[in-house]
Amino acid sequence: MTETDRAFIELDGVEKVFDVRKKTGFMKRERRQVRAVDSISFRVERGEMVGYIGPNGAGKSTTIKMLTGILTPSAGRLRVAGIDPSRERTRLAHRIGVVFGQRTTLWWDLPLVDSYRLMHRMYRIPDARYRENLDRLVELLDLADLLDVPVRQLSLGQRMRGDIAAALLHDPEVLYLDEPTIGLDVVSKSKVREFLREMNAERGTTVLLTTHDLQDIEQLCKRVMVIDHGRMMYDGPLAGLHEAGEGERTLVVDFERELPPIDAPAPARVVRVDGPRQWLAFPAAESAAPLVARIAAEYPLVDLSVREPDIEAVIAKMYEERATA
Ligand SMILES: Nc1ncnc2c1ncn2[C@@H]1O[C@H](COP(=O)(O)OP(=O)(O)OP(=O)(O)O)[C@@H](O)[C@H]1O
Repeated sequence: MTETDRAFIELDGVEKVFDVRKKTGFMKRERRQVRAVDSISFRVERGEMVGYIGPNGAGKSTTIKMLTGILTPSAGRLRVAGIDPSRERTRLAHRIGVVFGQRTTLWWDLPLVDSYRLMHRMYRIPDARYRENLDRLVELLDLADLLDVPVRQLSLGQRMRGDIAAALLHDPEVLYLDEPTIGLDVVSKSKVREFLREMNAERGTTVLLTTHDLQDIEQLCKRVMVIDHGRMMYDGPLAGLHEAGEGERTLVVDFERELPPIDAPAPARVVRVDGPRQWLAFPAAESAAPLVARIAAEYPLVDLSVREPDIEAVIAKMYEERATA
């Protein structure tokens, strides 16, 4: 196996600049450049499942569009499976699968199975392989009863499972998922996540996952990349993200009765009071035990729980620290 084989996705100093013309008055237009992706470099190995996150407008979709060949980078080098996506978009299409949570690649008026038949022909999937893949995906994604239903009649969760199957019929080596659980209920979310985990473990499919649902990342990805204003802010293990943001944990305590905010030992502090319940923030790296012991000794404690910092709060803190650095 060569180096290129292992690093399945490779970006070196990739940039994308859009020319935007804005109407500023009668017959007057202002030209402006938007640097959507600003000198991004990363490598994704075969079989990795990586989260690609950041706030709205950070540059995530632009990156995915360059990886599929829809957009051409303004500068830098980009390869997927050794292929330059914008030069050989059709050849690459046979090796990648894409799922956009907010829009479907299925034919709206046709029964689900007809969309699959069309993809069979479009991707020129050999008959035996098509049948084998379809059977497997129908079973794993629980689609048997839905195959003859027109796509417009499917629920969002059913349609999403249908879309994931469509993206995988041609056995792609890499799957780009853009918000795959958006708008799904808890049961559908966990079905989709479970399927992705199994697919990655059994077939070694490389996955790049863009999402605003941080549970997707927590449950699926060991590695996460954070992008903001087109720049890479963090690339590493999920656990390290908490440290990078120096997140806080929260101790939620229930007292026998309503109390004024308790006098917590610093650096812990009360951040919220609601009836007999109080929320105390304390540094994530510290043990909760001394704090709990102290409160239990001094106050009429009934119950307590510790909440881990959520990644969104950690990322927000990272931004704050960068902005003030
Ligand atoms: N075709 C385009 N022409 C001009 N500007 C664009 C174009 N596409 C994206 N942009 C701009 O580039 C920046 C990055 O957009 P992008 O869609 O990649 O962000 P994103 O991280 O995917 O955001 P979201 O989470 O909202 O989908 C934004 O400022 C956006 O307005």
